[in-house]
Amino acid sequence: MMLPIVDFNADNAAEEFVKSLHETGFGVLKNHPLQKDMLESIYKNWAGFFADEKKHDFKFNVETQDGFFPDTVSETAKGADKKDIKEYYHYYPWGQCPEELREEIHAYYEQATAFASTLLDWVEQHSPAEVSVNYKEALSSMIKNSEQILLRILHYPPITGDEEVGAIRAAAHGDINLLTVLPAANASGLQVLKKDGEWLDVPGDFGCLIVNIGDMLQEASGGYFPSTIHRVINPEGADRTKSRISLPLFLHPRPDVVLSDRYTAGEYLDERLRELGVK
Ligand SMILES: O=C(O)CCC(=O)C(=O)O
Ligand SMILES: [Fe+2]
Repeated sequence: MMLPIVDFNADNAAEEFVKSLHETGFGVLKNHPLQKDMLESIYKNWAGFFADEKKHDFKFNVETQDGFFPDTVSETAKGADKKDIKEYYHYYPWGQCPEELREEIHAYYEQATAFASTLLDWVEQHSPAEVSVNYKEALSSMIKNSEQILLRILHYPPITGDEEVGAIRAAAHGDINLLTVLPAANASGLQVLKKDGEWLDVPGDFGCLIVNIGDMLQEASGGYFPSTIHRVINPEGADRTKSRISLPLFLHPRPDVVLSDRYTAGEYLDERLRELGVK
């Protein structure tokens, strides 16, 4: 398994991208339309947010899941026994947000969601007929007017040596949603699990966009699109003193969307959040 980098502007981009999603659960795009200077500015401004103790004024709301998740609560991946070494913020347009950061993060949220909708159309167009016949509605329509689409701003602090033995930045996990849209972070570390059990580095050049399948699209496609396990490993050497910021957008359908004969999106999410210990 390899992760090919697909040029968003190439004639066969959609086909190649969806082929990569089917074969690996991941697709990597270059020359995508999400602006680099905007991303750089978001990374810088949110590094400032995480460095300021005022972040605790925005502590997450357990019922609605918006706001700041400190490292003392942050997730323990399904099946893992150590907490991840990370803190993060969940941005929803209806949720809490520091006023000085709202305009920029909201603009990104809107752009990235619109772009993601195009990617869902690509997935739909290039799904084999025997797969797409089981989609209960168009994939891009599943996220239309969804209030559950989640933009997560993640901060992985520098490694101090006081971490629990065996803890890593993000333990091996699959994402819950339909698709995740992840601009390359400001540092490496993301890896995907190959079918042979080996870990593979995800291309992390700034300017690449990484897209991966989540469990809900795996469910809706009857497994044709695999939700591939991934993780973020700790840096080595001089990079241990650097923090890492990343910005995944998790495409969550409206709760009433029927994913399969077994689940609506709402039922599916509830079950998974309980397993993560955050609900
Ligand atoms: O930080 C990253 O690069 C990936 C984060 C991730 O996989 C997640 O939050 O689900
Ligand atoms: Fe993930």
